[in-house]
Amino acid sequence: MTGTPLESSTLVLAPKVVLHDHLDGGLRPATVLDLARRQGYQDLPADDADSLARWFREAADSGSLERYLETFAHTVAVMQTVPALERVARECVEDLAADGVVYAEIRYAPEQHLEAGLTLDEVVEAVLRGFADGEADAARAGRPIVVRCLVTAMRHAARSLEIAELAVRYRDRGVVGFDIAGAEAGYPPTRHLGAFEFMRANNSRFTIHAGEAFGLPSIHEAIAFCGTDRLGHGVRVIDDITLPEGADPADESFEGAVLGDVAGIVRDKRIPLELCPSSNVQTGAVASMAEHPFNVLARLRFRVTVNTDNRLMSDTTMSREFDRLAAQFGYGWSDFERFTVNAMKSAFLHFDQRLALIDDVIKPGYATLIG
Ligand SMILES: O=c1[nH]cnc2c1ncn2[C@@H]1O[C@H](CO)[C@@H](O)[C@H]1O
Ligand SMILES: [Zn+2]
Repeated sequence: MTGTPLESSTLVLAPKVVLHDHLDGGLRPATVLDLARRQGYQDLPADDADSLARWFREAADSGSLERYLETFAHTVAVMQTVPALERVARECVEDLAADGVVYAEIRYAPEQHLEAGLTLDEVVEAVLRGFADGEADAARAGRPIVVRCLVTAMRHAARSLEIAELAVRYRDRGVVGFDIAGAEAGYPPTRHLGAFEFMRANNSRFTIHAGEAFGLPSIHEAIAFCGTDRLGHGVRVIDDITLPEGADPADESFEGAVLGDVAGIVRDKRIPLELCPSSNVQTGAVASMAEHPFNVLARLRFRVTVNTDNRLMSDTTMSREFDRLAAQFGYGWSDFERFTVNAMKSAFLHFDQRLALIDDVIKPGYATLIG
């Protein structure tokens, strides 16, 4: 594609926006160990930070979403108290700011943090305090970042309406939306229709993990019946696109591509795709980075965004995701600027605040890099 070639080492300087990052998938390995020690949690699979980091990455490299998700038992286990939630949230913001992220929407499932007796509201408030502390630390360090929260309901459970109500209750205190996550096969989005209707009735936004482990029917339901604002992953939308004969995903413009109805509406309505390249390879949603449809979707002008999903499980950062995409598809700064503006436009932040971040932070940041 277009743009000045970039150096991996300068990627951290680029202003970045992440819309899809799980709080319980982004802990520092050393923090997992420390929290486990303090709380007497004895089931960790390793007892030093390097081995634990390796364990998460390797166990998540399973080729199956279900097995990938099993690794969260260990992070969720150590996130059951107010101090633990505050610390994890604060460190998350510090790590994102250090990586050059200027706007982040961080999600987690409050219903998974009630084992030690906290209420849903206590969980949300602890995380929001941690985010606010992290934002203040980052501003003091000269790396300003705006962080907002999405609350997730687990799709195999039955608390989605309650979680949607929680999202609306905290809408003026930093929660900007709602999501459903967890195993996709067998748990279609329409199972949670009441929650999505509640969000829409309250003029509130939501995204749905769809088109990751399960294909087009899940994306279709998320759009047609649930009215989703964005798609978490949505990568399987590629199944509804017929490429011209002999097209090489690395260098074609795909002019003759034919879109089916589902792919067509995703593109026509500019429904943002929260693509998470490394995670998609680990769960087997795509076979390899080379075969990731990111480039096809980008060239066909879908509203693509780059995301981390789970920094711990994928041993990644936004800079690393950019680097992997650049290595695979030859992207330059102007490509990453476009993906970043795409993400900022797709955020659940109010319009005026999105515009201000695009005009005052993102565009000037890339202008400096492009030179
Ligand atoms: O890529 C994903 N697909 C589906 N579910 C996920 C993914 N990553 C994390 N979670 C699930 O979301 C919960 C709340 O953050 C996590 O505990 C995990 O079970
Ligand atoms: Zn996810």
